Amino acid sequence: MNSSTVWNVPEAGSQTDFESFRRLAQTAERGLFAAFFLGEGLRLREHLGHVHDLDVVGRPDAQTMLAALARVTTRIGLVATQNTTYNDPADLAHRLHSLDLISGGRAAWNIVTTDNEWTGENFRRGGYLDHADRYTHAEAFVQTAKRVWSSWGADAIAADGRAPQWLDRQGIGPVHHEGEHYTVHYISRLPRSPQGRPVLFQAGDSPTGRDFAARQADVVFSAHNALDDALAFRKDITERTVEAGRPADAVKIMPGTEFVLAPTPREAEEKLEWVRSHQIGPQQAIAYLEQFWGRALDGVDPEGPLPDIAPAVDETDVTRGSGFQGAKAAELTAAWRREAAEKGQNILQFVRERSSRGASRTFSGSYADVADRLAEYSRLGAVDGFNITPWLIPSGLDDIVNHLVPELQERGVYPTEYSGDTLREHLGLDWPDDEGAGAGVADGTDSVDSAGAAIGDRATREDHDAGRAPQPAIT
Ligand SMILES: Cc1cc2nc3c(=O)[nH]c(=O)nc-3n(C[C@H](O)[C@H](O)[C@H](O)COP(=O)(O)O)c2cc1C
Repeated sequence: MNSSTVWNVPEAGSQTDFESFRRLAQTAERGLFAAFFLGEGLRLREHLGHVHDLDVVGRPDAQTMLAALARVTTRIGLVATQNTTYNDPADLAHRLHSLDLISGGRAAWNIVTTDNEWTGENFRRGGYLDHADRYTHAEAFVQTAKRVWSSWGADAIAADGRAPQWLDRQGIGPVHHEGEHYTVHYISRLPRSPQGRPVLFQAGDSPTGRDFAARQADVVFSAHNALDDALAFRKDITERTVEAGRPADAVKIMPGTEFVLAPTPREAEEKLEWVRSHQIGPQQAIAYLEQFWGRALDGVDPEGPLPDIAPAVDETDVTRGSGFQGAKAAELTAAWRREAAEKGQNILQFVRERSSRGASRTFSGSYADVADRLAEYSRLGAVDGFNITPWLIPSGLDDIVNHLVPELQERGVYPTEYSGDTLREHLGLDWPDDEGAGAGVADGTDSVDSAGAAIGDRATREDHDAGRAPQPAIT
């Protein structure tokens, strides 16, 4: 659920009720999806000084929602996006660890850095983190969390009432981290999870962000889903992963995408037109341009050409949270005017193609045609799955699960059953080797003081390795 979800039609359900989430997650599980993923927005987007009233808003806290979903699902992974700027490592590690235990080893954390000042205004700390520090901060955070998760041995708590004591204190190790960003002296309050620790997703696309993922993440949630782009991104991440001293395939890649599907190509085209017209109506199209012009564009005809009006700002900066801040406004708007004129597009057509809801993020076509295209991604090894944004809540995954998944199964590129119980197993990830968690941008000194982690690692790694075949999947 995000700003591209269609809300202005009778079929649209609640964006906040548990029932919508339950329906989506259970549909995804019926379709053997590896995971159910929730993004995070810590502050409502704002446009020209006001809350962006065309957006779908309302995101219940991800960890709370996923804990509830853990009780109505049995296999599907549960991914919570959480930032490394406004949380504290031991505290967030404990909450994610709790989700991992509650769900029987199905939790994951999508690590985001969210360093902008206007989000910081929501918090006691304000925008205290310099942009350049976002990944040194994140690295120290994740290193500490990994130590917390691996600090208990597998046998640290009594198996039954015959043991002399409930807790074997030799089996748990305190975590010490002293660095520029954190000083943490902590003893974890929870035993090791069935999948070793939560799976780590990462979303952030700068070279520094990619290197961070290569060192620390299990999965990258990327924005690169067009085939050439996905292949180039795969090559880049693989090189960085090897450079970081990890196996070439240690980091899985899942770009975000949207599917608009129908039985025939013709019907899919009509459906796409319908979806786009509801995602980007006249008001949304004008609001989209206003972000870049930095001013209200009252009276501009959405069915006319892009306005020949100078932007009111040097740099685009108006819609906070849009992700488009900082472009050179005059050059960008002039280039867009030229592009739209060359293509003969009016504002609505231009924005529908150009915006993040637009063509590049969407697979549209008949079930069979889209399955063929996806099979090609699989054959070329371009991605390990997709992170799908349904354009309608709560029924937006139905046609994918009912019609696309069987086509993919017929082509042998999609699992026919869950091959394991934990998310780590669904994704074909190795048992976590967090002894290397300190590698990378050092924040200070780290240590974990007992044999506990090593004992736990060995004991449960064997269980894992004795287990099942990896399961690639579309998330
Ligand atoms: C595909 C993708 C998804 C993201 N999702 C979120 C999100 O849900 N919440 C959030 O606060 N930031 C999100 N981010 C922002 C990143 O965490 C990061 O702060 C931002 O991309 C700046 O880092 P970078 O310079 O490395 O790209 C996302 C980024 C990408 C590329």
